[in-house]
Amino acid sequence: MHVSHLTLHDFRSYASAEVALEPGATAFIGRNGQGKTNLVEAIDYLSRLSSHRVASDAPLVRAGADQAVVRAAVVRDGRTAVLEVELNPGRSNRARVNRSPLPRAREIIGLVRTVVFSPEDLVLVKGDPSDRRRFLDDLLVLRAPRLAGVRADYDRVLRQRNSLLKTAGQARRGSSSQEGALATLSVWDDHLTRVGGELLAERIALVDALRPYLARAYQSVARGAGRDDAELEYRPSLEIDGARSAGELAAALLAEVERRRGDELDRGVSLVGPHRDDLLLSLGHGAGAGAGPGAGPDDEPQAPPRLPVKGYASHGESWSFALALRLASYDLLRDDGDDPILILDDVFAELDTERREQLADLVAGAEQVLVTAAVAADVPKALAGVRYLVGGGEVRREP
Ligand SMILES: Nc1ncnc2c1ncn2[C@@H]1O[C@H](COP(=O)(O)OP(=O)(O)OP(=O)(O)O)[C@@H](O)[C@H]1O
Repeated sequence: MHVSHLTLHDFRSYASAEVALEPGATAFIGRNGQGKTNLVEAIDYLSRLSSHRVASDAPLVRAGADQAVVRAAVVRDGRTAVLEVELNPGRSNRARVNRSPLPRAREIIGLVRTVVFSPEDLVLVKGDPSDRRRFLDDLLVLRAPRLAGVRADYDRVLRQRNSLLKTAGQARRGSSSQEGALATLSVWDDHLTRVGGELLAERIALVDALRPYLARAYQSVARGAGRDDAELEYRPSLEIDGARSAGELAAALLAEVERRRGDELDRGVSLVGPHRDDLLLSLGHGAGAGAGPGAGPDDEPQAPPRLPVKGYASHGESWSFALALRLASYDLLRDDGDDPILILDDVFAELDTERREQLADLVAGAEQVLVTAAVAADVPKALAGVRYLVGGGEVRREP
């Protein structure tokens, strides 16, 4: 798929912008702070209704305006659809496809798919578990847009259950009756664990699907890496004993929630569920890696240990891992049968020449690649396609 036209109204720094786009590579070049990322961020927003740079919509609306509009003509299998989102911070966003309003804005998710590489990706490796959960959930929803509803339901149930836990915990500490709150709590336990079981099953299946793609992607971006160096493993907040189906996982969650009832009431928060999970990223170094810390004397000769990336990997390895996670996502989506739009936001300035060329070669075959760079010379030759100059609030195509 590719975007053939982008229209912005009051999005970020743009009062209005119209940009015609083509398949293949397009580079947006301009000095810092001129609005290059704002353009590609708009397309990414359309794909998932969230931005790779901020957690809320307010910063996406031009200062002084109260709503923003992003519209894109998206070409897929030769047919064009016009997708539009109206961002209304503090109120519901609206979405339209070919001018027809959708009942819920989130139904637009997945109609255009993007994979964004950006310097912010380092948080996938170095950041909190919430950054990695977000990575997984974004990818889940892009592959199966109906899961946007499951994700939203889980967040809503979690918020309501947490506020009930607080009330019930306060009643317990004040020795007043908590019977009513506890009865209601068990209803929310059922909701949380049912939706949580579904989300957990989907995440575990996604990690299994992503694993071989990640191993291959890491080997292609990290110089001298072995075939099995990069690994990822889903780390749930409870013992799941090989459970894989949504039903089995919901039952395991419910048993654990009941077991930890006292702790949850004391702390006033839900301590079990997909919102407490993490994705463990680890690196081995060459063939035979994998013994890990704690390997016994029988494991001689000792292989270099497999280590977590967070806290152990070098800066270059961390970067390669983050790039590999994005590349793996791209390859997985592509094998699902759709070529997502690749966005390389400011990444080339972070890489040395050899790795720039390597990454460019890996992505040059994508149907559409959008690149932003402050310095034109940073964009590798393999991606020298159409070029736009971005500056002074304008986006001008280079002749
Ligand atoms: N909501 C907003 N309203 C008005 N201006 C905004 C808003 N959000 C961001 N900006 C402005 O947009 C500019 C940043 O644009 P953008 O991030 O696209 O820059 P860039 O060209 O990609 O720069 P760099 O090369 O440094 O990454 C900043 O000057 C910022 O002040």
